Amino acid sequence: MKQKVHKTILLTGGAGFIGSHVVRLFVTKYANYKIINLDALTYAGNLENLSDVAQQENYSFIHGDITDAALLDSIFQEHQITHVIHLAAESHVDRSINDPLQFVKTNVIGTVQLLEACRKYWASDGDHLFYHVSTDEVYGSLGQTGLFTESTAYDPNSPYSASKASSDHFVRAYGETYGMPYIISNCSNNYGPHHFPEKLIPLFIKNILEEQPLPVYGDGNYTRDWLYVVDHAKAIDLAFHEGIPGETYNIGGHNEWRNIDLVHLLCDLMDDKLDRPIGSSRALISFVKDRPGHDLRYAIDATKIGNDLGWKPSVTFEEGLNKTLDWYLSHPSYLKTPAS
Ligand SMILES: Cc1cn([C@H]2C[C@H](O)[C@@H](COP(=O)(O)OP(=O)(O)O[C@H]3O[C@H](CO)[C@@H](O)[C@H](O)[C@H]3O)O2)c(=O)[nH]c1=O
Repeated sequence: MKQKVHKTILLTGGAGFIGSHVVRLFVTKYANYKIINLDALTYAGNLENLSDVAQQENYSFIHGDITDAALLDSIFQEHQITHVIHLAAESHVDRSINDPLQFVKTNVIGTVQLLEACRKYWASDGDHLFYHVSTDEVYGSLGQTGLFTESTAYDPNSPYSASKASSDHFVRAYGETYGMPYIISNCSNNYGPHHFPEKLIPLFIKNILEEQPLPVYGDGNYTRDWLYVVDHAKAIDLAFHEGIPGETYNIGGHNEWRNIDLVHLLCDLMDDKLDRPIGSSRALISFVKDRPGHDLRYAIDATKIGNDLGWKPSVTFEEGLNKTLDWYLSHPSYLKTPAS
C-alpha cells in the first residue's frame, strides 16, 4: 500500500555537493515525502552525484534556475510545494572575486525569488518551512581565538560571503515581515565524496594524482573547521524536523586545521595510498599569491545544535578523510570534470 505523502519538498541545488548528500538522505529515509530537486546544472552540478537514488519513486528532477519566477510559479502550482530546502548557490570564494554579479544573481536574487514563490503560494496557517542552508563565512574572520556563535554579528568579507549574508537577511526579513516560517543553518567547511575539484581538498587530491603543483595561498597559516558532508546532511535533517522556526543553528566539526597542516596530512595519506615514497606529494607544495581579503580563521561553536537537538558528528576527521580519499581513488573520472 502506498503511504500518504506528508511533505512535498522543493530542494534546490540537489545536484551539487552538499545538496546531493541531502537528497540521498531524504529520499532514502522518508519514503512518504516527495523530493523535487530543482537544479540549474551549472559547472558544479552533476546528476551523476545522484545516480544511486535517481530512480526512486519519491524523487524527481527539474532542470531550471531559481531566478526564473515563471518556472517557480509552475512548480509551486503543479506540485503543491509544502516545504523548501534551499541549497542552490554559487559557492566558490575565488570565483566570487572574479565575478561578483553572478553571486548576487544566484545567491541573493535567486533566494528572494524562492521566498516570493513561498509568500505567494503558502497559506499563513499551513504546515510550511523555508529551510535556508548557509555558511559560517557570513560572520567574517576570527583572530587566533574565539568561536562563531549564533549571536555573532555578521561581518562578511568576500563577495561570496556578502551574498550569502544578504540571502540570510532576506530569509529573516520574510520571517519578520510576512510571518514566513524559516530556519537557517550556518555550517563550516565541508569535505567528502562528490566535492567539485576547485575547493582545497578535492583540488589537491586531483593535483597529487596528476603530480601537479599544490597552490597554497599566502603562508598557509589560514585556519578552517572541517566537517564530513554526510554529517552536515544529518544536521540539516535534524534541524529541519526538530528545529524551532525562526531560529538559526550553527553546524561545525570542532575540527580546526591550519591549511598547511591539512595539506601535509593529505599529502602523506595520499603517498601511503598510492604507494609513493613518503614526501613525494609534499614536494608538490607551492606557496602562491594570497587570496585577496582572505579570512584568517573560521571556527564554529556548535553547542546549540548539540544541546537542543542532540546532533554531533558521527565520523572522526581521520575516518572521514580516509573515506573521501578512497572515494576519489575509486572514481577517478570525477576529477576530470571540466571547470567551465
Ligand atoms: C582552492 C584553494 C584554497 N586555498 C585555501 C583558501 C582557504 O583558506 C582554504 C579553503 O579554501 P576553499 O576550499 O576555497 O574554501 P573556503 O574559501 O574556506 O570556503 C568554503 O567553506 C565555506 C564554509 O566555511 C563555504 O561556505 C564555501 O562555499 C566553501 O567554498 O584553503 C588554498 O590555499 N589554495 C587553493 O588552491
